[in-house]
Amino acid sequence: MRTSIATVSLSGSLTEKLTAASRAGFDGVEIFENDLLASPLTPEEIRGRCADLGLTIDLYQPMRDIEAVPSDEFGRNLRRARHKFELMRRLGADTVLVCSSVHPLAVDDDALAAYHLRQLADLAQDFGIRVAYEALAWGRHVSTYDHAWRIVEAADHPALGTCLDSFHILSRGSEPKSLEGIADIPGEKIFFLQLADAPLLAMDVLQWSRHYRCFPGQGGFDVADLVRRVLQTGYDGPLSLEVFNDVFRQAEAGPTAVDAHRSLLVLQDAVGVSTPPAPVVPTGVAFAELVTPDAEPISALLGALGFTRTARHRSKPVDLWQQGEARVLVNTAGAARRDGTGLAAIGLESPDPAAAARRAEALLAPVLPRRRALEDAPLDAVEAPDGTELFFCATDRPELPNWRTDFTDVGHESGTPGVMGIDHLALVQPWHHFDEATLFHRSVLGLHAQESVDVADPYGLMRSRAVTNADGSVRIALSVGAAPTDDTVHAQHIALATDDVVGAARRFREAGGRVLPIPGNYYDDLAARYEFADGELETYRELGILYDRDPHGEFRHCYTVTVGRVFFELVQRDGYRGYGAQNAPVRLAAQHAGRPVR
Ligand SMILES: O=C(O)c1ccc(O)c(O)c1
Ligand SMILES: [Mg+2]
Repeated sequence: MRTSIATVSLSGSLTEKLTAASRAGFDGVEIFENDLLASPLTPEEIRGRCADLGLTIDLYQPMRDIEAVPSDEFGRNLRRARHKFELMRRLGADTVLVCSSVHPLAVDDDALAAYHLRQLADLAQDFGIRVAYEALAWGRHVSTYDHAWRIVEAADHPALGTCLDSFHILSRGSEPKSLEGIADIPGEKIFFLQLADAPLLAMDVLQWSRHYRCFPGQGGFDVADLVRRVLQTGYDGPLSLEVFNDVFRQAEAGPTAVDAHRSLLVLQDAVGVSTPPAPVVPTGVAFAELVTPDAEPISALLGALGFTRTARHRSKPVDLWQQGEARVLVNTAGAARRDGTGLAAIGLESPDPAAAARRAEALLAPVLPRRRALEDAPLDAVEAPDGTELFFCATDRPELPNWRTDFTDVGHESGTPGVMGIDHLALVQPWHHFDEATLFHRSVLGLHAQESVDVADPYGLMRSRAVTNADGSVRIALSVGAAPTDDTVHAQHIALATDDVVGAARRFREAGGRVLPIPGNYYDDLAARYEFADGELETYRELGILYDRDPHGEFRHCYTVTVGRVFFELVQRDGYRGYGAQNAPVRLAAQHAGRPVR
């Protein structure tokens, strides 16, 4: 299907918005009046620019407060409309959106509304223009799609149809009963379909709409169900995104447009109008790769955690450190980031790496070159929105290229492991890429997104959302602050699974490792909340071990101090399914307190 995006969904000048929409692969745009008013380009130049970029202008909007107003007011509205229709002729736009009136003098009179819209449509027809009437969820007298349709039907004019907007419809409820009326609208009378999702918030609907809309798949609405219903009417216009969002207004237009287009590709897959390659869900974590300008501190930390340096890359300064099934690569290659040690890449075990890369590419993920050097194994990899490189690995498949064959054993056997594997990876997202990151991991990797949770940090609020595969062998916790954050505190981390966190923490300390100190108040509170066996709490207090519990089991965990922009966590998960969000504020405060003074 054709895809379109409203200019209000992207940041920048009109030219920047159009360029971003075109580059991301959209077929058309809805031009918002404000973007046109603020543009130095003439309507003819905008038309030409769109044509050069391969974009059609699918909609011009909005016209407001047209119908069911006093007759002198309506007279002025017709005059205003004539001006706008002349403008649209110069633009080459043939559909205008009229949203239901919020005018204080508007009356609750469907017959009058229909009469006015009919006159407007008559005028529009002279200009070859169609009028699409949309019910705003906060319209003064018309606030539902079925009410707007009844008025359009009564007006009975070929140049008048309705515009359906998923936000206005689903924000008022999504019970199947309330959506059944869509089937009563003939497809050819649905002149336009606007799509937006939104997180499920209990708040004033206008504020919700103007600030929190997001792209389909990023919120809590079942947008796909709505689209299926609309397509069943025979609607064959574009799928058009209309997203008012405070973050997207500010973020760079290019990546937002790609995120937006990806959401429509995923939606079209969900409703069955297109079939990109199916997701190939990863089955485990092959490795985590750290880049560092100085291998010393991170090697000391890994050593104290019980890791052994088992292999070295044949041609690059990359060491493999291993313990149980946990593998950490330490890369000191020249290009290593100057801003300190960081998590640069993740190896994901994939049942079919090539197919995983094809899925990623179809969903607009940047595909990385398969081979960095001639002698390297060719590996399929893509870049996540936060810049993390994701490698699709087939470690135990002799017939496929294997990352491990690039490494030569250095003769150190890993000892009896206290760590069994990687429990999860926690990736702090750039503040303007959080919704994109969730949609990316869900759609490109086929992971399941859990509910997002808020975590109080002494200097801000963090939002965190985990994406996992079905058996929990791949768990990635995505988080974000409200604003650009301090990387040394909001660092990435690698959580290591152990079945004895007390033993692991003790060995770590005895080997010279430093555990993040946790305040005594935390343990006093634990004592109030839970009963522990004799001496247990004292052990946790001594070792900086935190405790949590959910209906599935218990959770004990502790943290190392931070090196550069990464730290490690030791976790003992006895059935527990969460990530210790309850303890995160204490951990974050402790990390702030321990931050090196600059
Ligand atoms: O918030 C608004 O006013 C507004 C304007 C035009 C639309 O299409 C819409 O859905 C909302
Ligand atoms: Mg709308």
